[in-house]
Amino acid sequence: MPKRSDYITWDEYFMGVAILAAQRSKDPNTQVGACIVSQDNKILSIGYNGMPLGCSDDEFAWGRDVEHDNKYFYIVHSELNAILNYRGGSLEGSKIYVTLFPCNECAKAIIQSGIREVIYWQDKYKDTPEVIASKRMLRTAGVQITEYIPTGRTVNISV
Ligand SMILES: Nc1ccn([C@H]2C[C@H](O)[C@@H](COP(=O)(O)O)O2)c(=O)n1
Ligand SMILES: [Zn+2]
Repeated sequence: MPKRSDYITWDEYFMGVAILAAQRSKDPNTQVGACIVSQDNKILSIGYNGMPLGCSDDEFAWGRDVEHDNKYFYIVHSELNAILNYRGGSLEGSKIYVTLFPCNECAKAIIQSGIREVIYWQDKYKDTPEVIASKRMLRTAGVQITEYIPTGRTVNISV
């Protein structure tokens, strides 16, 4: 019997994991997932945007607009969570799949942790200073930036 031919690609697999991780986010507006992968295609870590450990999802603000108490003060971005969730040592030479282009703060953490490639799906904040600065830093530091092109394949997960 021949092997299956309709299996998902590595890129579909890792971006799919990032998309699934994003479903854990409590952010009512934007859910982001990230998946860090080694050079030999092993998943090293996963993250999504959420409140820091011990900071209750029910007590901290999820809104965007209140000047003195909004989610931006508190939320840990998916990429930083994925980096911080890693317990195995060095991320040198790894790549990160992320559902939304990293901001400047995450770019710094990506660069400093030794991640060498960012594969991103959406880029809805591309005209913001944060993302423009992020791209500048990533390019200058020699981190490869790759846009994920959706294949259109539907993967059903029944839970
Ligand atoms: N690359 C990114 C960009 C943003 N996030 C998080 C931060 C917030 O939880 C949310 C953005 O909220 P919005 O301003 O669209 O209401 O996404 C991230 O984790 N990674
Ligand atoms: Zn960020």
